[in-house]
Amino acid sequence: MTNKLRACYTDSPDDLSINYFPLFIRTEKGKFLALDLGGTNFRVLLIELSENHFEMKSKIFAIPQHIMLGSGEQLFDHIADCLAKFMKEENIMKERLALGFTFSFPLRQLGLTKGLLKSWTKGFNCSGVVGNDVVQLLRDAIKRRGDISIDIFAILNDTTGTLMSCAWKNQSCRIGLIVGTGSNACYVEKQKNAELFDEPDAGSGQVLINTEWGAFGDNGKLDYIRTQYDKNIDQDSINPGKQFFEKMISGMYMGEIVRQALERFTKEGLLFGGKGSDLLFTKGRFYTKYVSEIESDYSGVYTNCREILEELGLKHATEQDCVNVRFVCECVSRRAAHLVSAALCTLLNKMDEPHVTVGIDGSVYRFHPHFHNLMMEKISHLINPHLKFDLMLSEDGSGRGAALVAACASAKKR
Ligand SMILES: Nc1ncnc2c1ncn2[C@@H]1O[C@H](COP(=O)(O)OP(=O)(O)OP(=O)(O)O)[C@@H](O)[C@H]1O
Repeated sequence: MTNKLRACYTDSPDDLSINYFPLFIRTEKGKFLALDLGGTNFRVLLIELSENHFEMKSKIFAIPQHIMLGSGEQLFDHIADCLAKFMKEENIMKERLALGFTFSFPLRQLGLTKGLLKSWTKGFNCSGVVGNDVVQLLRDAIKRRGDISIDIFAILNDTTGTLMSCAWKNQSCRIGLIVGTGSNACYVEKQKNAELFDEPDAGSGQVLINTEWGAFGDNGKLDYIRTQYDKNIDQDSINPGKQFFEKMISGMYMGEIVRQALERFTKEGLLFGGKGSDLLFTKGRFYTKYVSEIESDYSGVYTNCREILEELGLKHATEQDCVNVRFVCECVSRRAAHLVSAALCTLLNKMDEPHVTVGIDGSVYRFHPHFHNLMMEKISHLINPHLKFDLMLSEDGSGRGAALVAACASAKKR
C-alpha cells in the first residue's frame, strides 16, 4: 500500500505552532512494538508484518489508581516495567525493536518523536509531566531499567492510530474517531485549507488534523445544552472547566450521568417508591457498561436491568421502575451518539469528499448495542445529501496503527 499522508497537529485555530510529520505507509516487514496508553487500558503489542499480512500479540496491563495520580516517574517506570515483562514473555528481550507509542492525551506535538503534554484528562493526573516531552520520559524510564533497548520511532494520538489502522484495510478511511474513556477525532484535510500550515507540500497535498474535540465547549459554546448533571460531573472531575464535550459523551462519564438522574428521581419520589440505596447514591457506582447491558435487553424484557438494580441494592424495583431506568439510559446514550454524530457531520460536510469511511475505536461504540445505529441515523439526517459515509469498527485498536507508523518511520530512516 502506498498512501502518503502528512500529519499536522493543532489544538486550536489560533495555535501558530502547528507541527507535522511525514508518513509513508506501505508494506514493511519485521517485528514492531507498540504501547497504547488510553484512559482505562494500557496495552503492549507486538506486530509481525509480512507482505500484506500481519500477526499481532498483545497484553493488557492495569494502571493502578495510585500510579494514575502519582508522579510522572512512577507512571513511566510502570510502563517500562510492563513493556519489559511483555518482551520477556515473548522472548524478545535481546532484540532491538522499533516502537510506536499511542499516547491519548492532548499533546503539543513537535515532531514524530517529540510531544509535550498539554494537560492530563480522563482521570490521570501525574505530577511533573505537563509541559514535558513524554517520549523523553519513556526513554529515561527504559534507560533507568537498563535491561531492554528500544527505538521509539513515533508518538501519536489514538485517533491517528485508529485512522492508520483502519486505512491499512480500507483506503477510503479519512477520519479516526474515539468513543471510549474519552472522545476525540482526527481527519484528513486538504493542505490548502490548513491555512496555518506553511510547510511545502510533501506530495499528497493532505494533512492530518487532530481536532481534540473533547475540549469543545470549554469556551462556553455548549453552555446552552449543558445540564445540571453535566455541571456536577465537571465539578467532581479532576479537571474542572475542561473537556466539556467529552464529559457529555464518553464512557468515563456516561454511567455517572445516568446515576445522577436516577438519584434525583428517587429523591423526588418518582423512582423506587422514593427508596434508594447506598450504592445508587455512591458516585461512580453506576458503570457505563450497565447502560449497554440495560439497553441490550429485548424491548419489554428487563432481565439485565433487574440484575443490575439488584446488584445496586434495589430489589424492590417495580416493572415501571425498570421501564423508567431504561428510558433514562436511552436518553443519555442517545444524546451522546447524537452529539458525536453532529461533530462528525461537521467534518464530513467540511471535507466534502464523495465517500468517507470513519474508523472508530473505543468501548462505548464497540459495546453499546445501539450506538452504531443511532449514529448512522443521525449522520444520515445531517450530512449533505450528495455525500456518502460508512462507520468502520477498528478491530485491532489504535495500537496497531502506532506499530505501522513505527514500521514506516524506521524504514524511512534505513
Ligand atoms: N460494555 C460497555 N459499554 C459501554 N461502555 C463501556 C463498556 N465497557 C467499558 N465501557 C467504558 O469504556 C471506557 C473504556 O474505553 P476503552 O476500552 O475504549 O478504553 P481506552 O482505550 O483506555 O479509552 P480511550 O480510547 O478513550 O483512550 C470506560 O470508561 C468504560 O466505562
